[in-house]
Amino acid sequence: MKILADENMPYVDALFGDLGDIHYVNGRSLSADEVADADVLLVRSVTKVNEALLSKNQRLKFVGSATIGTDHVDKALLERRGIPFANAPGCNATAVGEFAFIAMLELGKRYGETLKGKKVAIVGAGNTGTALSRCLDAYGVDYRLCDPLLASAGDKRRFYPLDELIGWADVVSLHVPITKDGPHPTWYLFDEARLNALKPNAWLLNCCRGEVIDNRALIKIKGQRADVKLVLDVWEGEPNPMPELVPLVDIATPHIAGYSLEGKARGTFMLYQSLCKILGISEDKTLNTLLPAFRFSSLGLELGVNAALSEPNLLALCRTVYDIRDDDWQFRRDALHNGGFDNMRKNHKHRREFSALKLENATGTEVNWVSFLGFSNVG
Ligand SMILES: NC(=O)C1=CN([C@@H]2O[C@H](COP(=O)(O)OP(=O)(O)OC[C@H]3O[C@@H](n4cnc5c(N)ncnc54)[C@H](O)[C@@H]3O)[C@@H](O)[C@H]2O)C=CC1
Ligand SMILES: O=C(O)C(=O)[C@H](O)COP(=O)(O)O
Repeated sequence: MKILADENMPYVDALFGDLGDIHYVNGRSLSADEVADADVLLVRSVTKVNEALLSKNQRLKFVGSATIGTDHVDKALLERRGIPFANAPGCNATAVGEFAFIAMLELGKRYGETLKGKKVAIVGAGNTGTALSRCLDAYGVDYRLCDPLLASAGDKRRFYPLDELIGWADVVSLHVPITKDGPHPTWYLFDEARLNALKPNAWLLNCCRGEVIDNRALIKIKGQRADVKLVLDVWEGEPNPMPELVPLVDIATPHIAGYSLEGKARGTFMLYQSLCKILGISEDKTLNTLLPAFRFSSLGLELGVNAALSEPNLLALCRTVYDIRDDDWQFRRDALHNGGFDNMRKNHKHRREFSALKLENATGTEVNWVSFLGFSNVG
């Protein structure tokens, strides 16, 4: 069995090595000729799985995308051709939630403010939006959710209309799929009018898809409103963000909000599980054995159970797991030249999730909010 896998997908050898011959490919430039004799195709978000890509293949048994988003896959085509498809919903949700939370702490530090006390709007309350809400709950930050689709599907949480939230929130964080159809399309959801309606000094974060914000309108608005602060992990026209936008952004990263080692491993593992099911074989691998130890075995907190951690100290703690400033700095240096955006993604040194760091002195009979954030306790 010939398995084609994106070269940026970790743990493919470990999980799929017994199932066939693995060939690694560049996902962005993958051609119909390369795919022609593949039995299994494992992609990431940069590969457009469409009529053209599959035109020379008559033997595909499975297409898997180790991603949450599926906007790059023509699922109707796969269904018509009877090719099973799976993605990896939720695989990197924790990574995205922690990314947005850390970015908010960084903005607070940079502008001499605190996240604590701000009102946060989460637009899209699925896996990544909910992961962010867990961090905000743990730290005691007020937030409101907007998700008309979940609201009408009977989700019991309380939801608010988008335009009401824009007028309420100090911070707006975007967590929707990119859609052009349906009752609540998200393409340019943040157009010039909505960008203009942001409160004075608002923070706007986009960790979902670039085109959820009209990037030209954003450039225009930033020209008039220096008060608005931006965190962009995703960009209209990736891998070529508009160069004039980059200097207007406070934290700029190349679509790596979901790039924790845990998230990537989960994504590949979920595809392994799906393929086993399709082939009718039982799984003989586990996720836990894939992940290496974290660079610190544990960290001692000079705090009692439930003691408050100051926001600067919380940020320092988060930075031991992931220092977002490194990616921002490298993005400004490299991302706009010679394939720099994709190179950064390809060579991204895998960050870890909060759970990788064990904290001492965070245990006890009482609940400690730091462990609610996801950090592990030394037992
Ligand atoms: N930057 C990155 O590295 C990553 C980006 N993503 C992107 O983030 C998106 C969201 O991921 P998840 O939260 O896991 O997906 P999800 O499917 O679990 O949740 C998305 C939520 O958005 C809601 N939604 C759809 N249209 C909406 C609208 N107009 N207004 C408000 N809510 C709306 C849906 O009802 C759903 O609950 C993905 O589709 C993907 O495009 C996902 C993972 C990593
Ligand atoms: O899961 C998604 O959806 C994403 O946006 C991915 O995290 C993006 O990563 P790649 O699949 O492009 O490596």
